[in-house]
Amino acid sequence: MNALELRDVTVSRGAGPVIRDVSLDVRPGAITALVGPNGAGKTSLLEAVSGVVPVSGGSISVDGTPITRLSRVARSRLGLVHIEQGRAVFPSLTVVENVRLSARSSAELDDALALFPELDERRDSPAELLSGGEQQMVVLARAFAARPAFLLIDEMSLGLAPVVFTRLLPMVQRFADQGVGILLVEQFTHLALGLAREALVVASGRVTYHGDAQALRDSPDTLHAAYLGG
Ligand SMILES: Nc1ncnc2c1ncn2[C@@H]1O[C@H](COP(=O)(O)OP(=O)(O)OP(=O)(O)O)[C@@H](O)[C@H]1O
Repeated sequence: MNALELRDVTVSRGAGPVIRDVSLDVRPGAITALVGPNGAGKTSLLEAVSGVVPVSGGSISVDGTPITRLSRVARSRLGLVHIEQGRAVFPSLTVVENVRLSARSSAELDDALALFPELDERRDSPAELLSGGEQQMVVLARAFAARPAFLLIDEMSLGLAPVVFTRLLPMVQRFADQGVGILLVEQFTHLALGLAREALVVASGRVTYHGDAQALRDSPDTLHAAYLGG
């Protein structure tokens, strides 16, 4: 099947498991939101998918290929791209130079930049002179230039005002419209649920809700209960 598939994934760090038995599918063109309280294990789960940390149980596959034992580089060759927390631009490189780092051709560079007309006038500015929101656009453009099949996005909104983050969301939707499957970890729960088709709530390492994102958004009681542990 064409999907990023997690089956009964358990991740251990330090004293013990921080993620237990998580199963989910991300299909091409779909956005799945992963929300939950601080320390629930969301970042650890994304890190296990991209290979930053090993899994201690369960399996992960991309389009039917098991990846659990592959290196980060091998996973990225299968189209798995991870945008980690913290807007990692190369500050002294220009916008174009930052995006070019992950493009294999000038066509890939142009396609990625074309998605972000907001960056047009800043193409030759060093990334360090850009606002936080613009830097996050550069990070997104660089991820897109790598032609991901599946994109893991961790707290893209960190340090951004909600109004700035709201401008970035349509760009995530555009990735999905082009067939990229997206697993979106986000602290602005309602904005993430508004974008996603499917949602999971993780609390204390366990899935406490797995279902329709809109239904969760429309039911504050369900959301509250899931955050408290289901
Ligand atoms: N490098 C590490 N070594 C040991 N424990 C860690 C490490 N990173 C995270 N943890 C622990 O793993 C648990 C899950 O943390 P994680 O960052 O995955 O959660 P999160 O849901 O992403 O939280 P937040 O929303 O605050 O980023 C926490 O108890 C945290 O203290």
